[in-house]
Amino acid sequence: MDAPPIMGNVPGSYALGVFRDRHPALLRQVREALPYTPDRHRALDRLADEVARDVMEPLDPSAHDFAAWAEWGRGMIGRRWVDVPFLWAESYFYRKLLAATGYFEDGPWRGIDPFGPVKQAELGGPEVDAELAALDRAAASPPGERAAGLLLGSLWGNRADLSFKITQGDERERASELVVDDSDLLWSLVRDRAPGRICVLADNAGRELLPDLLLADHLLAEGLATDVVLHVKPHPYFVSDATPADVAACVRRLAAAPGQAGKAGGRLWRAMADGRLSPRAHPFSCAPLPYRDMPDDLRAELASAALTITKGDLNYRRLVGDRMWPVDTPFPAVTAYFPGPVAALRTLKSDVLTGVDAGTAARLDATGEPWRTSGTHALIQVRA
Ligand SMILES: O=P(O)(O)OC[C@@]1(O)O[C@H](CO)[C@@H](O)[C@@H]1O
Repeated sequence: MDAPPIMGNVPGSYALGVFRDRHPALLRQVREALPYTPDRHRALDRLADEVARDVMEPLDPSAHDFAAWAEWGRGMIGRRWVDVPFLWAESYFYRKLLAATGYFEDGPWRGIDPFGPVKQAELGGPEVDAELAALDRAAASPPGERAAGLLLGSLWGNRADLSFKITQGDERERASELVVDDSDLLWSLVRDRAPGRICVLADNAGRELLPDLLLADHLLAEGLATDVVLHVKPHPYFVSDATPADVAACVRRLAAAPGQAGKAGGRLWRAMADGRLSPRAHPFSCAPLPYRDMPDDLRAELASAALTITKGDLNYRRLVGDRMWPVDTPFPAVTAYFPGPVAALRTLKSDVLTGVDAGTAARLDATGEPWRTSGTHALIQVRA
């Protein structure tokens, strides 16, 4: 069972817009975010040119991961960005962006997150204060309602995706309806297997990672999880994807907050210290491949989990394969390869979709709104 991979070379497609509009805009944004030196400006010029000429050039042979990309990119390098699978080409763009900013090279820019300034601005912003203060009001709610609120907070936190805001703005309305809501199944799975390990394949830092951490705190504090393993990216990726530095920044932000948020932050700090909350930065988390191709060590870790929760659009693309599935293709069928129970929490920001009944899709199509790509709709899907 397979469907054609999503490619950027389809006129009018969402993916084509990413290559034509988002990547050039992102290059401009990165250039302005930090006081880069002439060598970095020249490298960013070269990448902008490569994007404009629409031919993917190889990495420098001295790059630490040159061999890995040569292998992953067999038959792809040298072609047009839009003529290879969208998932692959987009991932390669972010790798090349780090090359241009000197992230992996000896020199003053090594390890400097080119997206650091936008991430820091978001984390320090007033919206975060307001979102954290809401926890004080929720504290008085019945436990079931509070848990449901934390799950929805983590789900809708996925709208806070800084790469998406580059071309979409921030005016999207939150739809009242989830296109799939398997949350009852999710909670019954967690309870039936409690206390077990919960793995979270995290997505964005800041306003998404904070509610993810609050959900992790709930699972630990309620005895629903023995431990939570939080998979983040080993290096900056897709603008706002969380790295270990972002985990540390978010736990610090929580711990410094007043009220319930601060209490959760204190518990999370202790959970980090005693190993009940473990960040991981597996190299595969930044690979341009679907989870079906995960390496054995990652497979073994996810197999040890009572449940793996994948966050966000990109993880969903990697989970089901970034393919043009008929929308009613069953989610359990496309995730059957996954080494254990898996739940996807995702706002819809790209074309791939499974497990939605054809009637719902037809009704939403009839609105004429780009509901599959605009981040206004969301889903909670579970394979037990
Ligand atoms: O994984 P996330 O943060 O939810 O979304 C990442 C994203 O914005 O980037 C891609 C386009 O650049 C799309 O797959 C998706 O919309």
